[in-house]
Amino acid sequence: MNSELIHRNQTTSTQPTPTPRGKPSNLVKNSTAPFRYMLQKQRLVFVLVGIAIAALFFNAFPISSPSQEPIHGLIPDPVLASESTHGTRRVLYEENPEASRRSNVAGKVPLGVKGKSLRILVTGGAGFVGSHLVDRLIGRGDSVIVVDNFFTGRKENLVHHFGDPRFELIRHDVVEPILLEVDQIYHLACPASPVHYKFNPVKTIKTNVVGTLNMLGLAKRVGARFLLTSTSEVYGDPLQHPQVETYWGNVNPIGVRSCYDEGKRTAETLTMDYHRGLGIEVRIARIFNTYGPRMCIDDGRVVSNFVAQALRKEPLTVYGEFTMLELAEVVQETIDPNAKIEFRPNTEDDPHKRKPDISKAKQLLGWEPTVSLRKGLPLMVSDFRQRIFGEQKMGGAAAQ
Ligand SMILES: O=c1ccn([C@@H]2O[C@H](COP(=O)(O)OP(=O)(O)O[C@H]3OC[C@@H](O)[C@H](O)[C@H]3O)[C@@H](O)[C@H]2O)c(=O)[nH]1
Repeated sequence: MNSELIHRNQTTSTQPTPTPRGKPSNLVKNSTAPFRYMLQKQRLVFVLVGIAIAALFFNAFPISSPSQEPIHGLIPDPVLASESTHGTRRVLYEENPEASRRSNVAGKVPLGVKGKSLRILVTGGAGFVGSHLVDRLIGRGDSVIVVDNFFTGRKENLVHHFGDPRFELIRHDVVEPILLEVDQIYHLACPASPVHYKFNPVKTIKTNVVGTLNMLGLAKRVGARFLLTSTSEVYGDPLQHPQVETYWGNVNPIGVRSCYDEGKRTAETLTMDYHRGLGIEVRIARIFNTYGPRMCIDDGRVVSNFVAQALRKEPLTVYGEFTMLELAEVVQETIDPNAKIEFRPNTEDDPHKRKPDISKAKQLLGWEPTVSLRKGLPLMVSDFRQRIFGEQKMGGAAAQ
């Protein structure tokens, strides 16, 4: 090759090979030689093309590092939610959403397509918790498919997304299989309040077992990451207080609540077996008693009951050993100081006390409640007020 570079190298050689244009001594002296060399024969163009090809290659096949996902590496540890908030949850992996996206898409989004949004399935997305999750996912730029049978979910919770091309809603019951091409699955579909899940217990356990199997099967087939929303009810009537994730619980397997308690425990088992046996990437979140706007008005759970009762001028029903008396008093303060309190016998198998130990969630996810009861309750009250009295208002009647 007739290259000046070769000549320069030859200056250090003990046995220089003569070349037709060999002038090594001049080249060493001339500090502009490398630039002249680059500019000759369109070499600069080739260098630039080379850089472009290398950049494309490394973009298309990024080197994944486990340190990108310190939290995910520790999952699947169950994560607890607190009983006193529905507020914004801070999750560390969201601080680096791009890293999170690239490292878990499992083939659904081509890895080289930078910034492409995820397609996410939310089962039970028309419900109270599900619809808030959908807001969050759409808000961060993802596409969402909601699957809901509307047993407890309501279209009204999602109506603000209708017409958005990134949003799709399918009326479907998860006990029947469905094939959807998605990157992630948030599996929330199941009635969560005791009055609803006890209404048809066989359907409840079927939803938890067959529905979860179907969604895990889908996750396996399309290579999606899977999250199961479990419940504090997996601890039954706990003998350990507060409850840590490693506690195995104290559940009555043949009681009136077991369709839900044991159903969710089985759903957790299936989730972990799909993870261990088939390598599905999974999460389990054990959600405690939660409240907020969009809850079913006649949901039957304690906060929604007290709020609806106080607004309707009915007595607040405190069951059992008066553990909810303090909550009833806060509801009185917030809505109606003259609201009456009525004591009723406890329902069967009602847990005596439950409280999550959230130290692990704090440490690993940076999550902790951010909305106090006295701040959160008014948000729910104004939502309930509007839904209970809204129609009367529109008809011109005095609502409150
Ligand atoms: O009107 C009421 C309703 C409920 N309660 C009491 O309030 C406490 C909480 O009961 P809820 O019916 O609100 O619900 P639970 O806490 O038993 O479970 C519910 O919330 C936690 C989730 O994990 C579960 O999925 C869900 O079933 C119980 O001690 C119950 O006896 C009342 O005192 N008055």
